[in-house]
Amino acid sequence: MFDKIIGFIGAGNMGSAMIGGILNASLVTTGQVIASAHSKETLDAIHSRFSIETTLSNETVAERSDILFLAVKPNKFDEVIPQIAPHVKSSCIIVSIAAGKTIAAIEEAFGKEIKLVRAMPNTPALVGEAMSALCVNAHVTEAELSEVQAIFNSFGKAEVVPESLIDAVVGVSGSSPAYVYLFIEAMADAAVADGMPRAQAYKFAAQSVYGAAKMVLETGRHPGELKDAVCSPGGTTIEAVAALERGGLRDTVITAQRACSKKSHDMSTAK
Ligand SMILES: NC(=O)C1=CN([C@@H]2O[C@H](COP(=O)(O)OP(=O)(O)OC[C@H]3O[C@@H](n4cnc5c(N)ncnc54)[C@H](OP(=O)(O)O)[C@@H]3O)[C@@H](O)[C@H]2O)C=CC1
Ligand SMILES: O=C(O)[C@@H]1CCC=N1
Repeated sequence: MFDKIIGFIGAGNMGSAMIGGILNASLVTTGQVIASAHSKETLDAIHSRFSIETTLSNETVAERSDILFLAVKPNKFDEVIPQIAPHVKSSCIIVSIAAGKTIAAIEEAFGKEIKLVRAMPNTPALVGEAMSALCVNAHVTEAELSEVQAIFNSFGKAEVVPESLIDAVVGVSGSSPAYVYLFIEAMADAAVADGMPRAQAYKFAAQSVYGAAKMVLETGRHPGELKDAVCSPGGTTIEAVAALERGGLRDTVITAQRACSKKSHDMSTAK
C-alpha cells in the first residue's frame, strides 16, 4: 500500500476515471486522495461517488500532494499553473495528462525546478484496463518513475516512451477508445437491424471486441492470421471483410488516427 497523498486538479472524464481506477485497485485509501475542480457540483458528485476529500481550492490540493495530477483541459494550464506553482512541494511529482502540453512548456510555465511526468492515459482506467504512456523530465529519479508507473499500472498497463512518441500515443490509445465505441455502436446497430434487442446487441458487440483484443494480446499471433482463422472459405466472414475493404476501413482508420496525432502535435507547437 502506498503511503503518499495523491492529488487531482480536475476531476472530469479522465480525472474521475483515474481516481476510480486507483481506488478500485486499493492502491491507496480514500483518505489519501484529494481532488479539486471548477464547480461544486462536480466535487459533490465526486465526493459521493468515491468518498474522497474534495475542495474548490487548487492551492490546497497542490500543498497537500506528494503526487499531483494535472487533469484539466490543456487550455486551463495558463490559469492553473501560476495559481499552484508557489504551493507545490519541492519533492512533489507532478503528472500532466494533457494532450499537446510538452515537458518543456510545462517546466517553463512553473518557472522553477519541478519533478515532471508527462503521461497519456485513457478512460478505460475506470475499469482497470487503461493503456498509458509516460515520459519524464531530468529531475525524476528511477525510483520516482517506478512509483508513478505503479499508479498507472494499478488501473491498466503503462509503458515509458520517449516524448517524441507521445503524439502517436494520443492517436493509438489516448483517443482510440472513441473510435472503438463507434465501431461497437455500428456493430450493434447492424444487429438491431437484424432484429436483436438493443441491450443484447451492445453486449454481443462489446464482448466480441474485448475477446478479439484479448486474442491479440494473449496469443501473440498476428492480427491478420487471427482474421484468417475466422474467415471460412466461401463462408460468412469473408463477405463482411470484403465489404469493409470496399468501404476503405483500414485507410479510414489510418487517416483518422493520423489526423488525431497531427492535432496533438499542432497543439504542442501552437502559441
Ligand atoms: N478524456 C479522455 O479520454 C482523455 C483526456 N486526457 C486529458 O485529460 C485532461 C482532462 O480531460 P477530460 O477529463 O476529458 O476533461 P473534462 O472537461 O471532463 O474535465 C476537466 C476537469 O477540469 C476541471 N476544471 C476546469 N477548470 C478548472 C480550474 N480552473 N481549476 C480546477 N479544475 C478545473 C473541470 O471542473 P468542472 O467539472 O467543475 O467543470 C473538470 O472536472 C485534458 O488535458 C485531456 O487532454 C488524456 C487522456 C484521455
Ligand atoms: O480529445 C482529447 O483532446 C483528449 C486527449 C486524448 C483523449 N481525449
